[in-house]
Amino acid sequence: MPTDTRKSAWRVLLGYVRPHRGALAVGALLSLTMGATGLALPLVAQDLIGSLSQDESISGALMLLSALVLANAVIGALGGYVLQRTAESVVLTARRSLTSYLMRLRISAVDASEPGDLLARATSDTTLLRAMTTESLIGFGTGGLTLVATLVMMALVDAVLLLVTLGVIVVTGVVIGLIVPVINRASKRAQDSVGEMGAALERVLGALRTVKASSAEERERRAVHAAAEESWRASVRAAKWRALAGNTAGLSTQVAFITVLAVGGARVATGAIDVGALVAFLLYVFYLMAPIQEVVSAITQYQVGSAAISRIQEVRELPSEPERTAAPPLPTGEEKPASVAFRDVHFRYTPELPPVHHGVTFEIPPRGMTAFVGPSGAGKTTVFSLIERFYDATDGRVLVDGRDVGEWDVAELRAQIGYVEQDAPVLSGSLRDNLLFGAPDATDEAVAGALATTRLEDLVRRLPDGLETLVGHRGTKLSGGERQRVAIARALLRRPRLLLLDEATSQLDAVNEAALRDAVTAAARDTTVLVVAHRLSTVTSADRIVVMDAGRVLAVGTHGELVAGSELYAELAATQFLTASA
Ligand SMILES: Nc1ncnc2c1ncn2[C@@H]1O[C@H](COP(=O)(O)OP(=O)(O)OP(=O)(O)O)[C@@H](O)[C@H]1O
Repeated sequence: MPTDTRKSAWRVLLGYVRPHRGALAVGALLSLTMGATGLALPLVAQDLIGSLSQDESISGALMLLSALVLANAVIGALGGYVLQRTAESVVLTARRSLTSYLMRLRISAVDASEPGDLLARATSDTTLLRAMTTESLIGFGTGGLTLVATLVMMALVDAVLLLVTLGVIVVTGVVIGLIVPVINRASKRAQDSVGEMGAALERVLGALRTVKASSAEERERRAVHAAAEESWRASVRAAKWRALAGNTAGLSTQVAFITVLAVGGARVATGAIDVGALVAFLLYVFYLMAPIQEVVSAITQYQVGSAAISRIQEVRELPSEPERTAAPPLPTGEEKPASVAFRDVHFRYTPELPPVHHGVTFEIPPRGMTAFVGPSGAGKTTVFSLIERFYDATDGRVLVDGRDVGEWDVAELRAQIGYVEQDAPVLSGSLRDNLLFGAPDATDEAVAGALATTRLEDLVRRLPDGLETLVGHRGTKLSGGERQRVAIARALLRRPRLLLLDEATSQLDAVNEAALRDAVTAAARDTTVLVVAHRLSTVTSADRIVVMDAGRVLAVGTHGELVAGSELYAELAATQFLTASA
C-alpha cells in the first residue's frame, strides 16, 4: 500500500476519534498507569530478593507487591472498559458519518454501485474500526510507551544487557516489516469479498420470486458461496501472516531471554552485576513480551483497519448532493402551480453510453395535465429524472418556474414536486408510514382525503390493522394496483406544485382506472401534472400531449390535433393506447 494512503488512513481514523479524544485519553492514561504499576513489580521483587539474602523481614515488600498486583487488576479492568467503550463510539461516529453520506449519494453513483456492497461497507467495514482503535491506536500508544519505559528501566539496571535485547528487537522489526504489506493486501481482498457476498445476496433476496421461478437458486447459491469462500481464503491468508508476525514477536522475547541469561550469567560471574540485577533484568525481558506483542498486533491490526478505511473512503469519493440538516417546507397548497420548460436538452447517463436526449424542447404552463407518449426507450422517464435533478443535463436548460434546476436548492426544488415512480415502490413499514413518507406532518383529514381520492378506503377497511397494517418489504403484501395508488396518495399528500406521474402500464382495473383519472384530472385543476402515459384514458383527457421518439420531441398538441397531425401518434393511438385500454 502506498505511503500516502497509509497516512490518510491514520488521518481518517483520527477524524473519527476526535470527538471521543477525552475518553480515549482517560482510557490510555488508565492503561499506562496499569503499565507503570506493572513496571514497579520487578523493582519490588529485586528489593525483596535483596532483603531475603540479608535475612531482613520481607512482609513490607510482600504487602507492597500484593497492593500493586491488586491495583494493576482494578486499573486494568477500568481502563479496558473505557477503551472498549470509546472504540464502540468511534464505530458509531464512522457509521453515522458514512450512512449520512450514503443518503446523499447521487442517483448516478448508486446506478454504478451494488447496494449490497455499499451495505457491507457501512456495517462490516466500519466494525473493523473498533479493533483498529483499541488494538492499533491505543495498542501503539500504550504498547509503544510501555516498551520505551521498559527499555529505560532496563538501561538503569544494565546497559550491556540492554544492547543485547535491542539487537533482538531490531531483527524482529525487520521481519515484521516484510510481513505487513501481505497482511494489508489479504485484508482488503477479504473485505472486498464480503462486499461481493453482500451484493450477490442482495441480488437474490431482492428478486427471490424471479430467482425461484427461474429455478436459479443453485446458480445464485454458488455465486454467493464463491464470494464467501474467497473472503474465507483471504482472511485465512491474513490470519496466517498475522500469526507469523505475532509468533515472531513472541520468539524474539524468548531469544532475548536466553541471550540475556547467557550474557548476564557471564557478567554475574565476572562480578560486573549482582544476581538481583540479573533477575530484575530477566523480569524486564519477560515483561517486554506484552508491549512488543501489543505493538506488533497494533501494526498488523492497522493493516486490517486501513483496508476497511480505504473501502469506506471509496464510498466518500462517489458524487453526492449537498448536506442538509432539515427538510425544506412543503407547499401549503396556496402557491401558484409550477411551470416547466426544456430548452434544447441533451443528456447521456454516462459518458460511455449513447445520448438519451438529443435536444428536447417543450414548454408547460402552470396547471393542467400534460401527457408524454412515445415508444419504449424514447426518453420519457428521463424527462422526469432531469426535472427532479436525479441527473444533470449534459447540455441545454431544464427550467422550473422559469429558473434553471441547477440554480435551485435541490431539496427545495424537490419539495415542490410529487413524484410517482413507474414501479411505484412502497417501503416496508405500515401503510400510514408509507402515506406520510413524503409529508410527515400531514393531518388525519388530509390522509383521509388522499385515501378517498385514490380509492384506498376499502382497502384500509379490509386490512386487519387498518392504516397500521404492515405492508411487508417493498409492500409485497399489497397488490400492484394498490401499491401504485398508495404511491399516488403519498405524492398528493405533499400538496405538490408539480405532480410527476410515471404510469405503470397495466396495474389498474377499469373501475380504479376511471377513479384515478378523475383524481388526476381534479389534481390538474390546482397543480401542474405531468404524466408518462401508457393509457388512452390518460391521453385523451390530457390538456396537451408531448410525443417523443428516440430522445426528441416530435409533436405537441391535443389528442384530436395529434391524431390528425402526427403520424407516430396516430399509430401509437391506434395500437398501444387502444390495446392498453381494452
Ligand atoms: N439509469 C440509467 N442508466 C443508463 N441508461 C439508462 C438509465 N435509465 C434509462 N436508461 C436508458 O435511457 C433510455 C431512455 O429511457 P427512459 O426510461 O427515459 O425511456 P421511456 O421512454 O420512459 O421508456 P418506457 O416507456 O419503456 O418506460 C433507454 O434506452 C434506457 O435504456
